[in-house]
Amino acid sequence: MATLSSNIVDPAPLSGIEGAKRLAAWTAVDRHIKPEHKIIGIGSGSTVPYVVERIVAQGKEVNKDRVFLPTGFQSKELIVKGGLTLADIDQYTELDVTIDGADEVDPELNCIKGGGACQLREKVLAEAAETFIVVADYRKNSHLLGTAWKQGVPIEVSPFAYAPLLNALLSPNKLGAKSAKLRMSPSGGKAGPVVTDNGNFVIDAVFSESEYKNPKEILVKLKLVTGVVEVGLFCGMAKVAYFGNEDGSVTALFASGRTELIGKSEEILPAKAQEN
Ligand SMILES: O=C(CO)[C@H](O)[C@H](O)COP(=O)(O)O
Repeated sequence: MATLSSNIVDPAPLSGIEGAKRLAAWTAVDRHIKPEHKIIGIGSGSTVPYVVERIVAQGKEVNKDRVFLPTGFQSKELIVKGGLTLADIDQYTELDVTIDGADEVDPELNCIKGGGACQLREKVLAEAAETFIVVADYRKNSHLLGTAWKQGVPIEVSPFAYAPLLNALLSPNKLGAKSAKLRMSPSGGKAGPVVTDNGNFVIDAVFSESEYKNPKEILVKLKLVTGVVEVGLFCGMAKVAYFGNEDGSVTALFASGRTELIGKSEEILPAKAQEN
């Protein structure tokens, strides 16, 4: 590890998937977290630590009058451990920028999110932000939802309503999912279902290819079911999605439909970090 200044550390280079995640995250921070941005939403997942890493590397001076809103327990820890100022949506209802990961993104920037069961808070902070940016590795860049992320659309549901929702999902004449199951804690974790930061359960529901072509229709029909708290389909929300590629480049997909290939440039080298 090289030290760039007294408080900026240039982390060791990463390769493979982790390197791709970091490239996407750093590119997004360099392009969208500017000194004038003061209220920033931090998403959840394994790509987001690189977002925080890059924000911290911008230096104490620029970060001292910023606040950071977390989308869950994990991002709260990242903010606190990064020495950044934690805040909540009750205090700041309008954010400048939110950056978050995604499980899968289609060419129209519709996203499946909620692999980490944080989709409710993630969507609140995405919606409240002037700019919502997605960061991911190349595996998430997909031509059609449901092809790369096969475990289904995460649906946060009130525990009281999970059984009727599951039944409706599995009934061909109701919600007609191909499959649906209550997400359980992994072995070695708590016995029983995954419980979200909001005390709810998660059902993962797989839909047919024809349905994934219209993710907004899936979203609307699920949100009309009583007991559904939030659906991990983010449609028409992201301004840009950055995907780190295996070769060290980054693909940017814009909501306008434009695609940009960002080469291995100085733009994403650690030395570009702002020093105090
Ligand atoms: O939606 C999420 C959590 O609810 C995450 O953003 C999503 O699962 C992506 O995570 P990762 O960066 O680990 O691929």
